[in-house]
Formats: sequence, C-alpha cells, structure tokens
Amino acid sequence: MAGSEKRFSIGYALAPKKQQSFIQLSLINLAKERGIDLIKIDADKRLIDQGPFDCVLHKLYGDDWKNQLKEFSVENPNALIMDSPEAIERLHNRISMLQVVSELKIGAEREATFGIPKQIVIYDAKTLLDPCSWEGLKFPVIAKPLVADGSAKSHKMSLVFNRDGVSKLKPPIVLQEFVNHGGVIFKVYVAGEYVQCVKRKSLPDVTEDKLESLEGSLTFSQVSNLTANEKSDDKYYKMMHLEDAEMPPQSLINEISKGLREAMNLHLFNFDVIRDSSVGNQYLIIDINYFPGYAKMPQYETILTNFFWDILHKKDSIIDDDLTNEGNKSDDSGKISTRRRSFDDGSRKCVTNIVSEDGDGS
Ligand SMILES: Nc1ncnc2c1ncn2[C@@H]1O[C@H](COP(=O)(O)OP(=O)(O)OP(=O)(O)O)[C@@H](O)[C@H]1O
Ligand SMILES: O=P(O)(O)O[C@H]1[C@H](OP(=O)(O)O)[C@@H](OP(=O)(O)O)[C@@H](O)[C@@H](O)[C@@H]1OP(=O)(O)O
Ligand SMILES: [Mg+2]
Ligand SMILES: [Mg+2]
Repeated sequence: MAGSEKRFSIGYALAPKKQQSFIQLSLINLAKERGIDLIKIDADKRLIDQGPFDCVLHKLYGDDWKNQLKEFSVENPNALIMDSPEAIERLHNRISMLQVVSELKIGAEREATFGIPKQIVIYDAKTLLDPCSWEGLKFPVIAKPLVADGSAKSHKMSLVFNRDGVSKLKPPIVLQEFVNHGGVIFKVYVAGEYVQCVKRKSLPDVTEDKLESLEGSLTFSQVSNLTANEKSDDKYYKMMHLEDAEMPPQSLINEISKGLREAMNLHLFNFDVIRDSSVGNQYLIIDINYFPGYAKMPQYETILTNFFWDILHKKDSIIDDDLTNEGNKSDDSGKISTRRRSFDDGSRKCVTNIVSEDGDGS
C-alpha cells in the first residue's frame, strides 16, 4: 500500500501559552510528513461541529469542556480522546495525585526504593492551628495548595521552617515534609511508552543549623521551571553543578513510568522525583503533571510524532480487526475470538482488552 498511506487528523485544544510552546511549526511539519495533520480546535465553537478528528488532544479545564468531549465521543465513538478527563482529574488534587504512587506494585528486588514524602491534608484554619493535626510531621515542611488546576495560585508554595510560619498558610493545603535532596530534581517525561528523565535545579537543602536561624516561612513558585536567566541571577544557582548529579537507575524510572501510565490510564504526563540525601537510594515522587512542557525536550517533535503515529495506527488496526471479526464472534467450533474496547464514562480509553476463550481447549 506504499504511497497511499492513510492520513490522520488530530484536533488540539490548548490554552494559548501551551499552544504557543507546544504547537511549533517544526512539529506540525514533521507530523504532516508522517501523515498526521494537527488542527486547532476553535474554543469559541462547539467541538461537535468541528472535525472530523481521529484524536482530540487537550489540556483545558471545566465542566463545559468535559461535556463537550462527552458529546463528541458519543457522536464519534471511534475517535480517541487524549486523555480521558476523568483520568486527568486525578492529578488536579495533590492527595489523589500521589496516592497512585503508594498503590504501585513494582518488583521488590532492587537496590533503590521509591515512595512519596510524608504528608497530611488540612482543609480549614482551625485544624491548621491545632498542634495535634501536625503530629508525626517534621519541620521543615512544604505547604502546597491542595488543588493543582494549572492556575498560578496552584503553584504557589511555602517552605515552612517552624510553627511561626504556620499561621500564614491558607487551607485547603497539603503539608509535605521537605526532604533534603542535594538541590537536584529529576523530571521524568512520559509520552505513551516513551520515557525521558532530565535533571533540573531544585530547592537547596535545609540544614539543622539553618533551620534554627530561619524565620517562619518562605514562599516560592515553580522553581524547576525558571528560565536559565532567572536562575543565573541567583548566587545559589551559580553554585550548583547539575552535571555532577548521578541519574536515578533507568530501570526504576521505566518501571515507575509504566506503572503510573497503567494505573492512571494516562498517556501524557511527567513526574518529579527527588533522591533523599540522608538515605542515598531512596527516591520520592513529589508531583505529577498532565501534559507537561514537552517542548523543553530536545527532539520533542520526533518523540511526539512517533507517539501520535503509534496510537493512531494502533487504534486503526483495532477498528479494522473489529470489522473483520464481526462475523466470527462465535463460530461452529464454539471458539470465541473478539476484541473489546474499554470506555470510561463515555470517553474512549486507548486500552484494549483481548478476550479469547477456547471452547474446546485446542
Ligand atoms: N517534599 C519536597 N521536598 C523537597 N523539595 C520539594 C518537595 N516538594 C516540592 N519540592 C520542591 O518544590 C518544587 C515545587 O513543588 P511541586 O513540584 O510539587 O510544585 P508544582 O507547582 O506542582 O511544580 P510543577 O511546575 O512541576 O507543576 C519542586 O520542583 C521541588 O524543587
Ligand atoms: O504550559 P502549562 O500550563 O501546561 O504548564 C505546565 C508546565 O509546562 P510548560 O513548560 O509548557 O509551561 C510544566 O513544566 P515542566 O514540568 O514540564 O517543567 C509543569 O510546570 C506543569 O505543572 C504545568 O502545568 P500546570 O500544572 O500549570 O497545568
Ligand atoms: Mg513539580
Ligand atoms: Mg505540578
């Protein structure tokens, strides 16, 4: 079938800033060469009136958008929704976001271990000021807004050194123990089966003596997302040498990525990992983000185009198989061989269950 390869279209619905960084001409052109047209979804029109799309790629918030996706899925049952809004929503709350890490079952026999820092959630001021609620949590702690909805507010954090810093906090918040990690954070980008781990600068360690001299709390926002210029203005960042930091074991990163991808039913996300300096081989996951800044990865155009190509062709072969199998779901020998797609509240997942039962055991 050379020369007559089928073309696919992906509609994208992204906030202006995301669109600007992600939808580069280089990505559009590479995808086009591989038979994939990236088409902007007009946010001022109903989604259902646009298309046709083989896939809808999106990072938008709100019930109206969720309803539009649902409506679109009903009308276009073969279109992929990348990813399902219900699956994405798990990442909009910093408790449910990390709960999934605690549930991962990954091969026990390895030198490195992984988990999440100790944390509690505080919903109101009364609980915040009650010392009993803090029991078991050690200073310093990071106070993070409970909601992670992409707003500037949801990225505003405080590093709290002692009780004096507590009263200023505004619940609902998650209080997470600050773990010294040598000022280096690992960001793991996942796009389907593709995994890339990069190093970024993080918050510096807080030593015991520093802790005693520091007052109350310190606020900050998106440290690992600062531009090179912003970092080089700072004395601390000038001292840091990212090259010297050892990477986490690749096999561990791959296993966590696969475990998270499957457990969350998401294809596009990244997660932040730190290495506990006091232990050495203990890795902690502190944040998971839906559809992160892929454009920061070198060669992101190739990585994302390959990913799009894979999911579109996988979807297409499932549909072709379904059509071929229509007539032989149950033949005379009693063998049943069919493929069943999973749906999640009306939106299609990319998961396929293959059901095959041998009636006669042959
Ligand atoms: N438990 C922790 N111990 C030590 N440092 C932490 C911890 N939690 C967060 N940090 C530091 O604070 C930064 C911001 O935290 P986090 O990643 O949770 O916020 P975010 O606003 O969701 O970030 P992103 O821009 O990646 O979405 C991290 O990149 C890291 O430098
Ligand atoms: O552009 P967006 O609004 O999606 O910003 C995302 C940002 O990507 P960008 O580089 O494209 O800004 C991500 O950076 P990296 O982890 O990849 O460094 C991370 O900060 C996400 O948390 C942000 O998503 P949000 O949490 O705000 O929804
Ligand atoms: Mg983060
Ligand atoms: Mg985040």
